[in-house]
Amino acid sequence: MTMKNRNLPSGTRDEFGPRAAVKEQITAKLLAILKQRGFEKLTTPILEYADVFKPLNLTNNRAYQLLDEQGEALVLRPDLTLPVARMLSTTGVELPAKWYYSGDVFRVKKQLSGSYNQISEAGFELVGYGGLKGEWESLMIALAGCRETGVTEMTLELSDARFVASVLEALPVPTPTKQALQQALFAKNLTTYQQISALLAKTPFGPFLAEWPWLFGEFDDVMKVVAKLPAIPALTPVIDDLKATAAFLKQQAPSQRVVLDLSIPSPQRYYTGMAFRGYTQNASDYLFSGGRYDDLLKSFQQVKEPAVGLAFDVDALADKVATPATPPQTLIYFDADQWQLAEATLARTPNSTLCLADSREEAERIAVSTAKQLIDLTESR
Ligand SMILES: N[C@@H](Cc1c[nH]c[nH+]1)C(=O)O
Repeated sequence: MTMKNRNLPSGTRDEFGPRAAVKEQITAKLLAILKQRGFEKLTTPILEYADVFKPLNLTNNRAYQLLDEQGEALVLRPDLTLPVARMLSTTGVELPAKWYYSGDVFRVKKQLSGSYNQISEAGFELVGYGGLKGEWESLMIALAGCRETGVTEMTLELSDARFVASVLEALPVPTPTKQALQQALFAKNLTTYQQISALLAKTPFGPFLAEWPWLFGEFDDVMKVVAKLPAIPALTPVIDDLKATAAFLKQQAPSQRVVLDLSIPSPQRYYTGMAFRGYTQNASDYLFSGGRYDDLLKSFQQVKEPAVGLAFDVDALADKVATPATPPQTLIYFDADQWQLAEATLARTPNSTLCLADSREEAERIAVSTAKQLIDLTESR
């Protein structure tokens, strides 16, 4: 076996310098927004029992596994929403509640995929709110978060977990056929999709089914295709919510581009309603992702509790945001017995740092190589 003591596990990285600074700044700005809106901080462990993450779609989010001292299966958390649900079911916190958090999640990605396995998130959960105000507060925070961290161009993508399910439910075919159609739709397997949908070509669903695999794009264009569907009672509230949300966004953020995708699986398997993601051109990772999950609490306890939340991907935001120019630092050189004076100088000199070198020559060398200005307190003795 070769020693790996100088290597990093695949998909991980060390962060220092401008990138570390930018991520810290972004996180601070996001958390400030959440604090300012009255959310409370919640911290959960990085390690959890594997069972906590059962409701996740594990093909996309395979977790790092390890064993505790009893041989029980633990994982490094691949998601931050499930720990919140787990915590709410075991601690008698008063609902409704607004929680915010920040921390890293760990997901095993395909080797050589170029993506990282440790992602820094900052997010929130609104628990106990069943109405559209929950979605809208989430969207307002998503927009504020992007704006305040300096993202200049972002497309907001809306979807709804209820849409595909309600349409399939209404189709006059047996359940296995519905399942096969859904699978072909999600996999964009057009040959299979067309074979199955051909069975329904002569029904009132025909015109809609012919366009369903391409049902994404500008909000109004997608809604025109949805209008070709025959009346499906279960779909009315879904369409009404989406339309009301698009109108809300038009009012709150008139220049925000909003697209709608009704041909995809929900971003998380635990979503039960509207979902939202933000993306930018030429980037594969979403800047934020969130949605409503009214049934998740039920998988931890007997009581159902409506909830909606969202997480920002701090790494994706850091990739997008320009690295701010750092003003040059001042280096304070002093003798060890001048510590008090050095401390006072440090306190009143913005952007300064103590020079811990033992000689003036060494101090000068550091100042030159790091482009810092030098203050020498030993000169005035
Ligand atoms: N945990 C979700 C985001 C989210 C937070 N709350 C609801 N959804 C994700 O990582 O995609």
